[in-house]
Amino acid sequence: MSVRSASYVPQAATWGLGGIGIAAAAPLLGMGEWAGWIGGGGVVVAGAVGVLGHRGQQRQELHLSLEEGLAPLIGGRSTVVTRGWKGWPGTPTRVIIRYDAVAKDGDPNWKAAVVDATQRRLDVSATITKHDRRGRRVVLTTRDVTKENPVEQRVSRTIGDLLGSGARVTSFKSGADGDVASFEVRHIPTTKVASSGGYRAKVERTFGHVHQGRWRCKWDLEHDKVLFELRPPFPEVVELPRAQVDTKRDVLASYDKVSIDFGVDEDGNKLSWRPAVDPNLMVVGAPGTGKTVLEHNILASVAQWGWPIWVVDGKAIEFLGWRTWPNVQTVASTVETQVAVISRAHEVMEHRYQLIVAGRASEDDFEPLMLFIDEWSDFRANLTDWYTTVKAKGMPTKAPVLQKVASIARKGRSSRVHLLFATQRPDAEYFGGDMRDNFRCRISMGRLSPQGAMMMYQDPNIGTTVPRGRRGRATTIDENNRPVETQTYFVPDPRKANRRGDQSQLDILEGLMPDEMMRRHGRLIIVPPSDDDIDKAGSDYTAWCSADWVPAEARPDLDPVTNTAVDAQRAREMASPMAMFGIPSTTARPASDTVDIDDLDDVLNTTHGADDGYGLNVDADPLGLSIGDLVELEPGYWVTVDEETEEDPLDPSLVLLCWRDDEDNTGATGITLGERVTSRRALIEEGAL
Ligand SMILES: Nc1ncnc2c1ncn2[C@@H]1O[C@H](COP(=O)(O)OP(=O)(O)OP(=O)(O)O)[C@@H](O)[C@H]1O
Repeated sequence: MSVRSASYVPQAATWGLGGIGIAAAAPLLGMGEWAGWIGGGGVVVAGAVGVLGHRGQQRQELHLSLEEGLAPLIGGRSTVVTRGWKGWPGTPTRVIIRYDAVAKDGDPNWKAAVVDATQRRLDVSATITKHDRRGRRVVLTTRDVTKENPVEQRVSRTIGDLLGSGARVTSFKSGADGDVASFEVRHIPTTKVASSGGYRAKVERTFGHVHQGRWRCKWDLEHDKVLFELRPPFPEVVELPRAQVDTKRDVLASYDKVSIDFGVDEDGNKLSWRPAVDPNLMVVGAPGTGKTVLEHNILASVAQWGWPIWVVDGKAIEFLGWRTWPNVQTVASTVETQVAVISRAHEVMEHRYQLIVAGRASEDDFEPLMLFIDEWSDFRANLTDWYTTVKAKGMPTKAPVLQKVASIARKGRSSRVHLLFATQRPDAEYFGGDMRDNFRCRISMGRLSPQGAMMMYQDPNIGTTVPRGRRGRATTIDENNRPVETQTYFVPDPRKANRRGDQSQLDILEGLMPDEMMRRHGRLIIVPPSDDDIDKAGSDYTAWCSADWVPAEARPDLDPVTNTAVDAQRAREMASPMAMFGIPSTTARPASDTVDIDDLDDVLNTTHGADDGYGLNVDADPLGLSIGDLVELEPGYWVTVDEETEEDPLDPSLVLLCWRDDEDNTGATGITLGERVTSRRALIEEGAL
């Protein structure tokens, strides 16, 4: 706009009065019939001149205000031109500035300040579209935000408060409900954002607090922008889908394609284990976090690919329901059979290795074998107890089968003997040396301790804030090597579903059965060695290692599956502590008072209070808190520290505490500097590095 003086009043008056005067004089000039038209025309023109003049004056004031606002930034010898005015009185759509040589246009904040001044003075959203430093010329394009819908205006205001008035909100997108679901913010204060993770978390959480919702930010610091989007809610339960098996292809032909989906991330993307790429899978999880369910879902998927499955059930009861599942050949629930299974798997591996070495076969000739070792620590403890009782003179101090597991983990890839290794806690024993590299695919169920996180992911923070109230929630490393939280798939346990007669769960299981043509491996029975065999072998241990395996049909007398019908009432009586002391139970409790034996696991697994892996309450300085510490935000309401605490970038009198609670709510709370909080720190675990 070129600046015009506000002379519209006399001009309008001249037109109006002139028109009326001429109209009055018209009859005298013999133009009486035109008097009305002349008078009316004069008034109309006067009105138009007045109204347009008034608008021009308002625009001029706005322009001058802009010049004033920009003056300290662009210097005295500068010009500001406003073009393309729209609206009433309107705003210019373009602002062209030729600035003085004294302007600090090299300062990284200069452009943001120019944008800021333009936005504030014109009440628009502005962005620099051209900047010619040599010609000292800046062109800004503006948008009238006062015409935007109220929600978008409110979003823009919050962003202004959080990221500075130079930040510009663009590209609003609505969700299915018509509400804002995402938007982009450009010209963010990158240096400030980059220097503080707490600041980033605070922006995300405060925005979520003000605008009600779980928002997440995708920062693009290279381009000074950030995308805000509504975080999709994590589903509480996701059923395991059927594996995408090409049943026309032979197991050997499909080997490279085998992909075992185990869960979804918050965007619903599947997370998978590819045995051909990462031969072994490590699962770590405290009781009740969903480790067993995850293993069941891996088992149900692997079975659909037609692979034979051998299970070492360290806890003896977790896989009982899968004994009759197609392709599950053996579920070993005693330490003797467990030793037999691991020894055989090791033998298969060694045999295949020898074939390769002798040039008689190659990796491509081997049918994959899936070995599950569940509850490693329980198995190892039972094994150690048993081994000391059966160890003969001259045998190694430690059961050699322990070494065999390490060897399978190391060499399984070429022999296609794949291992799923599950344990309650990461342990220095199998995370030391090269063992970690043998388990590149790792899943930690539930929350890890900082030491556990260090062992699993070489980072004390990854997986340490997983909400405790969400079962099946886990952390893993995705194919891009980034830590990602996942909700693992839910699979019912056939044993529990059968016992409860839960038809919907039985239907789910039915839907996961391998196709008829993929049911390729029958059940096997491990025949206990006779006294003779033991004598010949030199010890029980050695005899079990080389025990015979026969098809289940050959030895119905040894088949544990043939005699499993359980009378629920009888089972309850047998399980009562009184029965264990030999005292008959006299008082029958009403059924509603009783806890189903299978639910007992869940009850016992729910961790409460002091025995939950955290130390005692301590009075702490918020600045000394670490990620993963618990903090009592309100009496009885504990949250987990989710980012390093630091001075609040928006208010130096506060310490910024970003947190996550057990139900997966997140927030940011400012704690007055000097104030103390009640906190609990994760205990250091036995065996930690
Ligand atoms: N992916 C999941 N989705 C929904 N609920 C789950 C999921 N995984 C587990 N749960 C719930 O948590 C309970 C405990 O799971 P699970 O038995 O797998 O725990 P665990 O870690 O193996 O415990 P334990 O080591 O004592 O066996 C299940 O009975 C189920 O109710």
